[in-house]
Amino acid sequence: MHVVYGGTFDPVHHGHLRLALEVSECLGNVPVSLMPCHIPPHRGETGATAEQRLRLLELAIAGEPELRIDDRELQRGGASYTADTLRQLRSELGVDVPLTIVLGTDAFAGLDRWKEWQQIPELAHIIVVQRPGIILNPEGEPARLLAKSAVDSASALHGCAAGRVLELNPPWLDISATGIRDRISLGQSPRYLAPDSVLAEIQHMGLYGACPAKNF
Ligand SMILES: Nc1ncnc2c1ncn2[C@@H]1O[C@H](COP(=O)(O)OP(=O)(O)OP(=O)(O)O)[C@@H](O)[C@H]1O
Ligand SMILES: O=C(O)c1ccc[n+]([C@@H]2O[C@H](COP(=O)([O-])O)[C@@H](O)[C@H]2O)c1
Repeated sequence: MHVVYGGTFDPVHHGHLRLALEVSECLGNVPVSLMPCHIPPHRGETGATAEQRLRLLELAIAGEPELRIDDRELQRGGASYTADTLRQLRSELGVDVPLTIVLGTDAFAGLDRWKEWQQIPELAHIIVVQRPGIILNPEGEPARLLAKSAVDSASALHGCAAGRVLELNPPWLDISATGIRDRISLGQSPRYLAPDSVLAEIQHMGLYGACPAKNF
């Protein structure tokens, strides 16, 4: 089983890290690769550069054996379209290895606006993590995909290479990268929302308006 969890990670926080561990455990302690995007489609400019976001991810996962980083979208450059990434991964893994992407319901709800979105379930399984307050439009394409492809156990994802959708409902930590960036720019403390190593590096690099001379 190969699992990738894509995101902008601007910056990575405890919500992302906790979810990555929950997914790993639920699939039988398989490695989960956090995959930062280069230019995120469908959103404005990032607060930190791709290299800075990658550095923060490296610090965040240090010492955690099941968490990895896949920097292929940064290497590829340009806008990071998931269908392109999955085609590349599929050609490396071969047709038989189960491949799974992880999305929050907020991201899944907009799946039908993604480039070549219909190819995504042909290339991979999808784990959809329920985000409180986000309800899928029952008439929309993502809800239809869920109705058609839903499975109710992680073991079903091990049984074939792609095409199944598993909804998970682990505790959702109410943390967002936007909230962290906003706090920092307002001079408020972001402590306990992301690992100390990540916050120290944000401060060191003066990201999001942080003052390198003043401790969070
Ligand atoms: N608190 C959280 N817990 C679990 N997953 C999350 C959390 N926040 C975001 N995610 C999921 O992580 C993936 C990447 O999210 P992203 O990097 O955009 O983080 P974010 O905190 O939502 O950022 P922003 O506030 O900048 O939109 C998405 O699939 C998103 O649903
Ligand atoms: O392929 C697309 O068209 C596409 C559109 C929007 C988002 N994505 C991917 O979805 C993941 C989460 O994106 P975001 O903006 O919530 O951080 C990230 O890996 C993006 O590259 C992909």
